[in-house]
Parts: sequence; structure tokens; C-alpha cells
Amino acid sequence: MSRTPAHLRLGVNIDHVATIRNARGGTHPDPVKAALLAAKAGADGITAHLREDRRHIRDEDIATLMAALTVPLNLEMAATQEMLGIALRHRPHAACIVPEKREERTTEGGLDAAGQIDALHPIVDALGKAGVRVSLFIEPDAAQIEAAMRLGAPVVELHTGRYAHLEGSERAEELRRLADAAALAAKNGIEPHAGHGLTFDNVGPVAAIPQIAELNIGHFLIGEAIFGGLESSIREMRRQMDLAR
Ligand SMILES: CC(=O)[C@@H](O)[C@H](O)COP(=O)(O)O
Ligand SMILES: NCC(=O)COP(=O)(O)O
Repeated sequence: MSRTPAHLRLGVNIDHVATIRNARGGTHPDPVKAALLAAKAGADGITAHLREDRRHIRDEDIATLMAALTVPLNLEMAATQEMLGIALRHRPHAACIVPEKREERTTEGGLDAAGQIDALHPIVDALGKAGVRVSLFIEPDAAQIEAAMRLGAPVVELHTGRYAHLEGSERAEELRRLADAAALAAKNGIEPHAGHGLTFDNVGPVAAIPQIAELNIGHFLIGEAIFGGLESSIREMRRQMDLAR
């Protein structure tokens, strides 16, 4: 008898809707409106990264998302007291602890959980006690998964950025690391998620890793939405202009 595969959840990251909004300093496009549209289109959850420098998502976006969403919010945050306070105030469904460097263009690597167990312990504990599902955004590496076990994190999100950038046999090797890490996490009772840099072209092999329960995808989807939506935006502008004549 064939088994129905478990539903692979899709978390849509709406950060870069806010990037476009912030380019003009106004309110359009609204990342909360995008989040509601994503949920309507079948997203199982919404991911938003409140960076310390607030370059895209801002504090008020988190408050509005918490009030408006009917699907779970996964708040990505640095392991700082400021972010912990915000997470405890809003109590999102999940908080994913990510490494952050102010000068980086994007989240360039995974969290070194193994190297900062003592600093992470109180943050993971406080979030867990508040009922927030803690995830650690890590490289697909056994030492990092062991650290997640020591910290008692129920979830790890495996960073797929390296996989997304590599090609050929190097990509195949990185995919093996992702599959091994997902299997190791699941065997030890940790739910593996994955994300970063995923696209239509590279998502398949990651989605096929059976233990992975959730993928978080943002930048590509927001970029691709231009091609799905630009034509209708232009047609509507043409219509409004013609109506005025
Ligand atoms: C942690 C992570 O991967 C996401 O937050 C994603 O990268 C979008 O945010 P940035 O582009 O600001 O890194
Ligand atoms: N944690 C990864 C994420 O939320 C989305 O990353 P990306 O698709 O924007 O690179």
C-alpha cells in the first residue's frame, strides 16, 4: 500500500515587499497585504525577519501581522535582548534565531549554535517557556544539530544558501549534507525545516528530502511576482488613464 507523503509546509517570507516599500518611505506595497494574499494562495505560514537595522520589516509590521494573520507567523530574529523582548511581547507561533551582521547583504551563513551554547540557552528557554516554537537557522552540520539538541530547540532550519549557489557535483554534495542533517535532526526528535535562496529551479531536490517539514521562501517569490503581476498592473494603469479621457 502506498503512503501519502506528509504535507510539506510553505512559509512565505515577505521581507522584500517591505524592501520595496521602504525604498520610497511610504506605505506601498504593504507587506501585511502581501502576507494575506500569500495565505489566500496557499502559504501555510508567513515568515518575517525583523532585522536589527530594520532595513525591511519594521516593528509595526510585526504588530500588524500578529493582528491580521490567520496562519502562523515565524519571526526571524537575532539572538539579542532587544529581539527577545519583542518576541515575548508578540508571542508569534515560532521564532527562528538567525545570525546577523549589520554590514551583510543577506543572511550569509548559519547560526554558530555550537559556539554559543551559553549565550543562546536563556533566549531559547525564555521563548520556549512563552509558548514560542524555537527554530535555529543553521548550516547542515552534525555539530550544529547536536548543539540544537543540547539547547532543546524543537526545530532547526537548514540554510540552503550554499546549495542554491553551487552547481554540478558541488551542489549534489551540499544536497547530501542537507539530507544527512535532516535525517539526523529528525532521528533526534528535532523537526527540520529549510530555506534561503530557493527558486523554481532548485526547490525540487530539497522538497524531496522526506524529513523536511517546511520550506521558507521569500526573495525569489517576491521577484517572480513582478513577472506574474506587472502585466495586469500596467493594463490597470492604462485603463485608469483611458477612463480619464
Ligand atoms: C534568514 C533568512 O534567510 C531570511 O531572513 C531571508 O534571507 C530574508 O532576509 P535578508 O534578505 O534580509 O537576509
Ligand atoms: N529563512 C529563509 C527565508 O525566510 C527565505 O529566504 P529567501 O528565500 O528570501 O532567500
